[in-house]
Amino acid sequence: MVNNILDGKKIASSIQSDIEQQVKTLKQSGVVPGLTVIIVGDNPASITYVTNKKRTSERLGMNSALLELPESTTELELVNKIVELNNDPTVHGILVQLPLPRHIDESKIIHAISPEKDVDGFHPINVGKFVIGEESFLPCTPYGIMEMLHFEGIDVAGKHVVVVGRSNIVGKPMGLMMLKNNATVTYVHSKTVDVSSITKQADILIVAVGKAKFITSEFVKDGAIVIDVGMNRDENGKLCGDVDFENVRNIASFITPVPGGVGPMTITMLMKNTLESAKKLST
Ligand SMILES: Nc1nc(=O)c2c([nH]1)NC[C@@H]1CN(c3ccc(C(=O)N[C@@H](CCC(=O)O)C(=O)O)cc3)C=[N+]21
Repeated sequence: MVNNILDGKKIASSIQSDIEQQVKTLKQSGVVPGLTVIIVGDNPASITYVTNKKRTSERLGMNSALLELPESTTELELVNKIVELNNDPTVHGILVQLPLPRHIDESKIIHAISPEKDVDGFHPINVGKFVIGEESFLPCTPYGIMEMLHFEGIDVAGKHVVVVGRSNIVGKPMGLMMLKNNATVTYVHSKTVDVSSITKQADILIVAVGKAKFITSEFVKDGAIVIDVGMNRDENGKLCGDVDFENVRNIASFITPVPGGVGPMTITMLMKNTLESAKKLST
């Protein structure tokens, strides 16, 4: 069988080597990139992810802190913590792991993070800048997907990109990034009539809906590039994406696996944003 797998893990590791070098260089001028990740509560999946982020940033030579706050933390306590980090010159990136407990207003928390340290690219200032084409932090998952395609020499200009899902952190910015790179973009979502008739037109299909194996071969055009953002558990508790991988890989020209696809690219872009933030804030 042909190897049509887009190996996010391999690409991530290559980009990380480059980041590691740049961290070394920056350190020679006395600046160590610092990332602080805050997690509230003890959702096991979230803890795995944030531990991963901490490990990666340490491996690349950055300063890394993981703040584990109890489920009972109030909105005000969390905001105060963020303000403290906003004012800490050794911290260049702040990430508050989502989702937050229900008693905390996510939007309020995102607003509290200094846009200059918002390495997730979720603050409205960064979102607004991005939409009108000004320089800003880009949200890590769609950014990672763009970098992965770029690394593989895939040009999106003129391609029909169909994005399944319209969340603020993945789907919506994904479509806008594709648009900026001259793709023709269609969004498909929960209210779309006849989803498969539209996804079947995609040259590049990007799926971020959080439904295990939602996309089967009936949704995909022969030779399409399929990018799977999903992180689900299947009926056996095994990690799987939003795409039925074994079924779709036979007709796709390229496909990302889960795990080992988009996930490692997301973490890598977080590192890249933190490095860039350290460079900017130290000059
Ligand atoms: N403020 C905020 N920023 C985020 O970027 C953010 C967040 N909140 N909340 C949760 C989601 C999820 N997310 C993942 C990143 C990498 C992997 C990843 O590397 N996954 C590995 C597998 C990990 C495993 O084995 O469980 C892979 O796909 O190969 C997964 C999930 C970032 N998120």
